[in-house]
Amino acid sequence: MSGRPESRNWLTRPLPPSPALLASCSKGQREPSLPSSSVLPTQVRLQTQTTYRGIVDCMVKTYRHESLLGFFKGMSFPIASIAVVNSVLFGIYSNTLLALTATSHQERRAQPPSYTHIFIAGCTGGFLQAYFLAPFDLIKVRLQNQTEPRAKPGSPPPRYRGPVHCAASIFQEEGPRGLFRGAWALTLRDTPTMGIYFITYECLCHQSTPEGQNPSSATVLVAGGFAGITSWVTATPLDVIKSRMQMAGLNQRAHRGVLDCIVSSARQEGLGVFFRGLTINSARAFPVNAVTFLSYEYLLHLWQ
Ligand SMILES: C[N+](C)(C)CCCC[C@H](N)C(=O)O
Repeated sequence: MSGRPESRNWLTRPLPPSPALLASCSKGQREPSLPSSSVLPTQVRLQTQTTYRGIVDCMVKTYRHESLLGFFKGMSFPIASIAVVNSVLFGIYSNTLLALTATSHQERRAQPPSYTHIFIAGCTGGFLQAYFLAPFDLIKVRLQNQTEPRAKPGSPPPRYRGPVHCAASIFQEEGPRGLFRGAWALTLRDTPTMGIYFITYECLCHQSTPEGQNPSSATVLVAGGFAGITSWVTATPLDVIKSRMQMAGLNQRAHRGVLDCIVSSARQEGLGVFFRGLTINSARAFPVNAVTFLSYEYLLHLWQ
């Protein structure tokens, strides 16, 4: 065989034992200061690692150590997954609302659904989409927590070489259930906050649109932006917990469950830990969700 061991396909090559897995086996031992989600690497690192003093410090260190590329780590996967996850979310939300109110999207302007129905439909969407989102989100969090600079000659390669390698490694080391690590925390995060998301959107649209008319594009953009901010503000505490649980088993001690993670994080780092990444989450939420709702309304309009 001409192939050296290093050149064997990474899918078939046995992975070296992970120091993280070994660490997670030694119960009760806390990793010294390790690097706990949204799409941005800065936010994930602030939530899971204790080495940064704040957003600016995290950004400066990321830039120094990893150059501009550090800011785009783990981004290709969430971008590819946004279409899938949003179609599931908005599809379930619309259909649940249809089942609850028996009015189509167009009739809804004349006969607006009650806020209870909107909340239930949003929670249903949040609950079900969480299972589609879980593996994508896990891979994003793991990739964004890698702080190694891009391959330099002589330096050890990063643990995960990309999203597919990351998925395969998790599957190999932690089994198929490993891909759903943190899914319960994700469901807890998204079920009520997706209800809040849709209620904020519908409420703001309703208030700034004359009776029976469709909201203008500007209204949709602003209402969507604020819906994003409100839901992220309420989701951030559980977002921190979710990210920490997703990192557990890799380089942090394994938590016994969501409650254990909440209690130990608060004990070790104080209550402020639940608001890590709040500013960056909210700043990102406005444009992202303004565009999301504008696309949703535009597509509904186009197809009806
Ligand atoms: C419910 N929660 C706050 C988690 C998300 C709400 C907005 C979801 C949107 N795709 C985004 O990424 O901003």
